[in-house]
Amino acid sequence: MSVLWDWFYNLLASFGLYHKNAKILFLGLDNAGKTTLLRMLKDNRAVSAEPTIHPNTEELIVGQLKLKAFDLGGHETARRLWQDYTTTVDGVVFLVDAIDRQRFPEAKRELDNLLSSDELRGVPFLVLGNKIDMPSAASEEELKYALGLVDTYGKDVSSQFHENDCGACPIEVFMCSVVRRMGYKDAFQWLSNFLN
Ligand SMILES: Nc1nc2c(ncn2[C@@H]2O[C@H](COP(=O)(O)OP(=O)(O)OP(=O)(O)O)[C@@H](O)[C@H]2O)c(=O)[nH]1
Ligand SMILES: [Mg+2]
Repeated sequence: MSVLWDWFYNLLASFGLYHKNAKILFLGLDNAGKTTLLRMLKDNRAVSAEPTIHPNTEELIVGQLKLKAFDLGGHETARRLWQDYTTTVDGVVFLVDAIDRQRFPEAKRELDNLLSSDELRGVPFLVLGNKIDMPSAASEEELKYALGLVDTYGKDVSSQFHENDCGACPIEVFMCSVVRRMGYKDAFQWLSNFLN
């Protein structure tokens, strides 16, 4: 039965007739580009955003995903709110400013906190290294290393061989430029494989 349902569901999805519903948190340090990404996904344009103080919630459609996206502020005081949103979350999009090398350790610390939280156990994490339009941006390899994410799930979800069989949470790093509309589509495609 479930095989038949999967087949039917994939068929509908392939025609864009079915959307997966998912509650997704947009997290990451301040200035990483979370609100810019949300606005881009929502209105397809880059608007300059003020630092987020109050959480924004938006309903978005990204490919086959219907997302309820929660964009939370990333500055230190706003981070205290993150834990109020982590229950019943289907996925986390964690943005990192790939130009700001000095803050990679801080980003790693926050990411590690999230990864070790009980509430987010098993939840897929999409890590986006943003701002690769800037020549000084870190490479994917450098960012993975700095974040301690050398063994990630693997981008090819259909592959039987995943670099990391952590079981607990699929996590992968994709590099992107929100303002240039580069990189994040494949990334959301990857994430959608882990959402029901
Ligand atoms: N070069 C470049 N700048 C970007 C990109 N995406 C966002 N920015 C800039 O990064 C700055 C911060 O973007 P926001 O979207 O406000 O960052 P945020 O993560 O929402 O920050 P908080 O709300 O403070 O947590 C803004 O000046 C954006 O224009 C990108 O792809 N490339
Ligand atoms: Mg913001």
